Amino acid sequence: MSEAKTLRGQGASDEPIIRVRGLTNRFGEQTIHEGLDLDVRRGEILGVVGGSGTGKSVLMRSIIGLQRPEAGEIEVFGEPTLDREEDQLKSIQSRWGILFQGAALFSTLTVAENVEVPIREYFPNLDSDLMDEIAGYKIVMCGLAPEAGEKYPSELSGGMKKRAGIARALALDPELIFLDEPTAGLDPIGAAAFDELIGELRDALGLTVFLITHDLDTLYAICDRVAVLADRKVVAVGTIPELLALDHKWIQEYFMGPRGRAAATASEDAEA
Ligand SMILES: Nc1ncnc2c1ncn2[C@@H]1O[C@H](COP(=O)(O)OP(=O)(O)OP(=O)(O)O)[C@@H](O)[C@H]1O
Repeated sequence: MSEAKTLRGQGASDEPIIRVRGLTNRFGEQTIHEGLDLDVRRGEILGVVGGSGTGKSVLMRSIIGLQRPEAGEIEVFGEPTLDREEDQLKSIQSRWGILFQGAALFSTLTVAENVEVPIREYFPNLDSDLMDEIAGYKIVMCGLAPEAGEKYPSELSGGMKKRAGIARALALDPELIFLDEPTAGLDPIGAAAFDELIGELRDALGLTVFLITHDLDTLYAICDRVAVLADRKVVAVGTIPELLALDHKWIQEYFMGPRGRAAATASEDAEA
């Protein structure tokens, strides 16, 4: 059994760390979500899948407060996130980290300076040596060499950029991280190594991970449960075997198509 598998699920509980109810998002005439419900359990890695344009990123943006929904309730850490005072929201936001698509590093800052951005925002008076120390620790924890801290994003490979992005997402020791297509653009070996890193970080730090992905290998390797977006809702959420038992056209095509079957076989081989 792979290391990611043996580590999987430790500490997961039924207590929702994210609770979404009746979420509705529209852009003009286009309805993206209508009455969407979702619970994310503390300690789990939840994969979020769905066809292109089904609103995975809009869902994540709604949860983190970058997209104002038309209707619905969102709670994170047991606290409502909509219609909060700025300082209340900021205090909730300090408890999660985000890796946007493509890592979204500041190109004019070094990796270490990028990791320090959230620290400076929340703790502007922290001693700069201590800030450097924290950044260096996060960088190494994410599998980069200590020297990577001095480099600029343009000097990094795609995989290194994602690791730097994770280091920045972990800067404030979050309980929860949001990852938007973290393995997109990585070669299969780099993607597998990145999956392993996410699994290890979850276990070492007790993180909850909200992970949008198109990568079937990632779902099999590290996700405890998978939420499927279709028809403007989360149509199903469960383990992959639970989803496979459902008579839903998109789910069957996604998991039982050639790529889905190849990922399942690779996962079985890894477990053997
Ligand atoms: N700010 C916006 N203004 C107008 N339309 C938007 C906006 N943001 C997203 N959309 C639309 O909402 C729909 C859902 O977008 P979203 O990025 O959430 O999809 P997705 O499921 O993440 O897709 P993909 O897998 O291709 O990344 C798309 O049709 C998109 O064009």
